[in-house]
Amino acid sequence: MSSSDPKIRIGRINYTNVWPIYYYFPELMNTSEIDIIEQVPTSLNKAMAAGEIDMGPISSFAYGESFENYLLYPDLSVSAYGEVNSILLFHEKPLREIANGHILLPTTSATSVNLLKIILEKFYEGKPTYEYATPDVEQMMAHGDGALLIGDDAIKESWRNKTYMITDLGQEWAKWTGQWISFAVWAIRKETAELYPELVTDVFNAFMASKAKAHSNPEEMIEEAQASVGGTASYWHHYFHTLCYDFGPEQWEGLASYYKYAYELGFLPKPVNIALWSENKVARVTE
Ligand SMILES: C=C(O[C@@H]1C=C(C(=O)O)C=C[C@H]1O)C(=O)O
Repeated sequence: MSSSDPKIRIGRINYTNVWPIYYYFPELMNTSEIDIIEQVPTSLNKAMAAGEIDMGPISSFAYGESFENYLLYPDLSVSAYGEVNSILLFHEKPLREIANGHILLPTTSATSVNLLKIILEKFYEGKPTYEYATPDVEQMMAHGDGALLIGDDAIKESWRNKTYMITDLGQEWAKWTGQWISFAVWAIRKETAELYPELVTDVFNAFMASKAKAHSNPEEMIEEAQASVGGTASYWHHYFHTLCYDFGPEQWEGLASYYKYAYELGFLPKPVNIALWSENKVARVTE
């Protein structure tokens, strides 16, 4: 990097779900110090792991895979207690009947793919087969018993759908565990936190301020969501209101359960510690 290059490369999920955290972010930051890279979650997960992006949202499952390299911002996540509305399984028969079937998975997701595996294999005691596919329900259902979609793909399909049963994985997780689930967490590569402590603090403050402003004043953001994705204002009010962008004790507890199941089932190679960033001091949440 030359001295005129931005100091920090920040990821951004290219779904509407993260808008509240980014909507006012550019006007609250010195943008010459940052570069924003917008991709689907699995691409961000890879770029963060490779050190091509320094911080930003990743699948919480991807944090579990590489947690030694990251710290997590407190108070930032994409979480839900119950319905999430954009992590949806489309299927024809009840879950119990497809738990040993063939399931089509989106290439864009890591958290929700493993969440679905936990639900089918641990809770329904099934052993389905899986196949990755591009997120198109008709094509997916042509050779499977269930099709998982996430993000705006799931939202748009839920508006179109007249054929299939829809299971919201946030609701399904809460039904079996009574807990929260965090789909995305905001990770910082440890060397970035060490090299640029002030900038990392400024970025955190700007994200938090954007989140607060978008929460108290969502109208402009909602108009833009309608113009770019579609849907009604009341849909987006409900969507942004139902998603939770906090990351506190209730979310840590839910995520710790998710990691425990993922480890028990062999999806993660070792138990996961949730380590939070705090003005460059590390606070451990789980051991
Ligand atoms: C709520 C959502 O959470 C997402 C799900 C992710 C995953 O499954 O890996 C990653 C990031 C989040 O954007 C969504 O995509 O709608």
